[in-house]
Amino acid sequence: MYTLKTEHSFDAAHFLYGYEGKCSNIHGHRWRVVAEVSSDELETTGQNRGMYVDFGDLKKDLKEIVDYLDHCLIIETGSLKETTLKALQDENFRIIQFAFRPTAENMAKYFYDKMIGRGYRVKQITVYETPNNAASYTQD
Ligand SMILES: Nc1nc2c(c(=O)[nH]1)N=C([C@H](O)[C@H](O)COP(=O)(O)OP(=O)(O)OP(=O)(O)O)CN2
Ligand SMILES: [Zn+2]
Repeated sequence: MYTLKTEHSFDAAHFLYGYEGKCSNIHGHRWRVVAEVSSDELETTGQNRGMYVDFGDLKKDLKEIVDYLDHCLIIETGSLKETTLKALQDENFRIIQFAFRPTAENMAKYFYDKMIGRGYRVKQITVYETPNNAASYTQD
């Protein structure tokens, strides 16, 4: 089994709705997303001979997915009053709503699904919220 690893980071704010503690406040992270994709086989001909996928293509795909969330406020749907949400949107703040609580765990699953959607055999996605704290999503 061959495993390729690449990573990309983005800056975004979030808060944990219903959390008792400092993380219920809006705060920012430089989120670091590490993607690992794997294959039993390598290309046997052409430009990609000896590769599963060109690192350039892998990096580009992850970057596109990650950049969508750069410099936005990530919220869980229903976690802000309608009037608050509208006021923020009226100010043209970029707000991305998810049906899930934006924890590192759920964000790892989000990126996993996005990379699967691009045709990768994804081994693991790890999302670092801080340099010390990360969550990974792997499918058995
Ligand atoms: N299992 C999880 N626990 C927590 C999550 C999470 O996503 N999964 N998230 C948070 C908060 O978002 C918070 O930003 C992280 O809190 P904390 O680790 O306390 O952050 P620090 O800034 O103190 O980071 P250090 O690198 O540890 O100094 C809370 N829990
Ligand atoms: Zn946080």
